[in-house]
Amino acid sequence: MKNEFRKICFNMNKHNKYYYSKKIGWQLYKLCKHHKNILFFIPMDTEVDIHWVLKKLRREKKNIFVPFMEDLSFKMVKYQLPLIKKKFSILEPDNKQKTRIKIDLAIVPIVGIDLTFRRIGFGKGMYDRFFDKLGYRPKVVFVQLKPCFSKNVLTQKHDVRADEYISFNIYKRSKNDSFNNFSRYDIIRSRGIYYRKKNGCGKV
Ligand SMILES: Nc1nc2c(c(=O)[nH]1)N(C=O)[C@@H](CNc1ccc(C(=O)N[C@@H](CCC(=O)O)C(=O)O)cc1)CN2
Ligand SMILES: Nc1ncnc2c1ncn2[C@@H]1O[C@H](COP(=O)(O)OP(=O)(O)OP(=O)(O)O)[C@@H](O)[C@H]1O
Repeated sequence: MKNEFRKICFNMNKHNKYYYSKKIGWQLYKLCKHHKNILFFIPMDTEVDIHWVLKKLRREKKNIFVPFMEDLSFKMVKYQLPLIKKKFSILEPDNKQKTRIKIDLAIVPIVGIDLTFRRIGFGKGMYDRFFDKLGYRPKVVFVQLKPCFSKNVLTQKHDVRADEYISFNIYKRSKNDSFNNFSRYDIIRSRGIYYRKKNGCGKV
């Protein structure tokens, strides 16, 4: 089930990436105004392109951290240039020094999300292990280029759960809600987005 859904999300068209990324990037930027120490990520080709947000926040003296892969998980290192291409073609800073600063916000890229607000990723459990080891829970915000959610429960308890979810024209808070209930406030401007009946894969 999980793998099938993952495939559906992967195969969604990625047209208009630049436009989508710009809009989502602004949402993320606004969100970061209230936070100082933030775990971000360096986007892969299939993800929201937020390089400009990273640079802008760094100029504004925020402490920005990104994943640095280590075995089956990753540590947090300070975001700084140059970036070097690593496993899975992921870019990472050269700096290998793990930070001791406590983050108050984590922006997490996802492949998909299910009814319980939990993450479907690449299937390696890296973010799950990372949050397990962290020992505290920052605010967790999932981000995705095009919405891809399942109306079924596909995840387990160990999967990372979001407090908020951001995608193109969608901003959703988890609270006690499930991902199934959309109010008109969640869909900021739904024109052009169509949700399939079975799985909620946004089509534009
Ligand atoms: N930008 C970004 N950085 C991240 C993650 C992420 O999801 N996004 N991670 C989150 O855990 C970690 C890296 N985890 C990964 C685990 C597996 C694959 C992987 O299997 N990649 C496939 C290609 C997938 C595709 O695009 O079709 C491969 O290279 O074969 C990639 C990343 C840490 N850094
Ligand atoms: N905290 C953990 N400690 C040990 N193993 C874990 C932990 N979290 C997840 N795993 C294992 O990692 C594997 C992948 O997990 P899962 O299928 O949930 O990945 P995913 O959430 O889809 O992808 P990812 O987190 O890599 O983006 C599973 O075999 C799972 O048992």
